[in-house]
Amino acid sequence: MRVQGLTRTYASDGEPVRALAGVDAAFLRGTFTAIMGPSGSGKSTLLQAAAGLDRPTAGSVWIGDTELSRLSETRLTELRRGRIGFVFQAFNLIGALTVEENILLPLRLSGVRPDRAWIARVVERVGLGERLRHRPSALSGGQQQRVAIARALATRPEVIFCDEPTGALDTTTAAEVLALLRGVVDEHGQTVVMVTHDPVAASWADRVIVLADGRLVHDMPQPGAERIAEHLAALGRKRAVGAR
Ligand SMILES: Nc1ncnc2c1ncn2[C@@H]1O[C@H](COP(=O)(O)OP(=O)(O)OP(=O)(O)O)[C@@H](O)[C@H]1O
Repeated sequence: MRVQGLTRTYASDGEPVRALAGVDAAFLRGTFTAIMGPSGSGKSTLLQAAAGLDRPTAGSVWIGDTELSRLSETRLTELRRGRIGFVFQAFNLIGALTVEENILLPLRLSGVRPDRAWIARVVERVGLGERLRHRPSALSGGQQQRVAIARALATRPEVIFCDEPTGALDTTTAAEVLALLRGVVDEHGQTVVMVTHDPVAASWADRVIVLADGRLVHDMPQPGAERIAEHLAALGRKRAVGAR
């Protein structure tokens, strides 16, 4: 997956807001990337555009050989359902459906017959075999996020985008969810792109990219939590000085 010259300007009542100001980045198959940066730096906007949930003002997004901006709404919806998985901070499971029905929902929506062997592997991977008939409300936060990850994996997507997947979880549960994401990258060759504010969460990734004011300002291979925290603190200081 790659983005080129990605620009997104939001028209608002006053001055237009430039959330992304020309971002170039490539995310190789089978890698785990964390996207970090101060609040308002454009992380969610980047994720939404890369996942085809939002159309950029300029620039392009490629998933393999497909350029998203060239697709009609119908084709874009098909691509999102089949080739992209999404995991949100708030789990976004359907309360009226069982765990199994939630996991199979993307396949049902695209009218695709589930690959039973793959689904069984996914369920085993997320460790929810005993819970398939439960409703999400009967599960802990960490278990619910594991269901959301299984749902994202159900279609065997080319890339999974995660927006603060551990933001609502305690440290131990967060580590379990991150270990799961790490496992799907290492063992299934999945590509994961994750927005996070947490340097410890980011340290599970192969690479950390940092945005500031809609631009990519750091691109670090396996920096470790301390170095990430130092970079973020330095950015915070720079912004504080700039705001004075
Ligand atoms: N729908 C919108 N309309 C207008 N401005 C928006 C909209 N969505 C985002 N923005 C603005 O675009 C900029 C980038 O927002 P974005 O949500 O991508 O940042 P972020 O890095 O994900 O922030 P956070 O860490 O707080 O979630 C911000 O200035 C934000 O106010």
